[in-house]
Amino acid sequence: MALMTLHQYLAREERENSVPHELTTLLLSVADAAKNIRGKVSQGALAGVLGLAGTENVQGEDQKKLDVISNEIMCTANEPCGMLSGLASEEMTEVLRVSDEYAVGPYLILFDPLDGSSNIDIDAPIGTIFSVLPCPGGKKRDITEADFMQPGINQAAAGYALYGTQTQLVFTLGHGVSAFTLDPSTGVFYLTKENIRIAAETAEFAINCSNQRHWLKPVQQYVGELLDGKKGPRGKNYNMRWIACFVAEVHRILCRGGFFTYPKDDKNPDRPGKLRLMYEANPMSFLIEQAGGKATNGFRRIMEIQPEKIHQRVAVFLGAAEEVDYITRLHQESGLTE
Ligand SMILES: O=P(O)(O)OC[C@H]1O[C@](O)(COP(=O)(O)O)[C@@H](O)[C@@H]1O
Ligand SMILES: [Mg+2]
Ligand SMILES: [Mg+2]
Repeated sequence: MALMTLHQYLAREERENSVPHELTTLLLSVADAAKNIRGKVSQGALAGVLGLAGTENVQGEDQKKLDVISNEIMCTANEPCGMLSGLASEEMTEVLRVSDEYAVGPYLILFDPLDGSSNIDIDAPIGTIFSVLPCPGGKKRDITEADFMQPGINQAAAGYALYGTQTQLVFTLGHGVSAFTLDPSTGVFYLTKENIRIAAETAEFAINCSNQRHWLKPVQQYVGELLDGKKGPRGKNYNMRWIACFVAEVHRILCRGGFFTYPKDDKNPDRPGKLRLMYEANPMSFLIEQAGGKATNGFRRIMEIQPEKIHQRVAVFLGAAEEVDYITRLHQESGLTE
């Protein structure tokens, strides 16, 4: 049976789920950007894209050349598409208004152009994450950061591109999660999985254990219980994974279930977690919830958090519902507050 192309899938979404044409057009621009980034990633040293850029982003992190290049590609692919009024990125201090030379449209896009930066130079998985919000009041030229300050439940679409052994584009338009695989010989994305579901139970978790001494009490207790295995209170043996790329961790969970956390810790009290709410946690939470999983900050649903800053950080607990419920209960009963 012939596989459905991304174009055919989006046409079907317009017909059967009343997805606006503006949104499917934007998705095609994102897919083009992902293909372009994949091209650079595949060439690696041959294209001179490895190593540091010699600059810092707004979070004070060293930018890799590929962070900067991917950001450029995401902007140049999406800004002219006519479906946007503004763009925001991990790699841009301020939000970007669509230039006067291009038409404006009814959406705002936020992205982490290159996720898993520490994996770039070692040829391990990396990705691009995106979130699409409606532009308040419809399309406009004079957007500000305030227009982006919407909770994740407002997202019209969200997803990621994974540059791994295969290139996958995985997204939700609010009607379940679908995954597309790029045929590198033709540059066409084909639908390879639909209606992805995450089992409520799992025996696999992901956390960066090198931060253990900094974790708060509920996370210490939770991971301690998992490590106690069958003889502990959870009564089963758990396996652990850490890929150091949020996209790859979420992809694994969408493929075979599991639980992921990047918790808040006491290393830096000003930083409630490492991951960013608006272009990492919200889009991934939308995907996870659409697949039947859960996503909280330890106290409440991530997608209900009212953002205050474009680059704000958040603690993330996501994946199998049973694990997310358990760790969330440990937080809620701990006497700690957000
Ligand atoms: O350094 P650590 O603790 O392994 O961090 C890994 C985490 O940091 C990130 O790489 C942050 O993303 P960026 O590469 O976009 O900054 C996540 O993808 C990943 O979950
Ligand atoms: Mg990231
Ligand atoms: Mg990044």
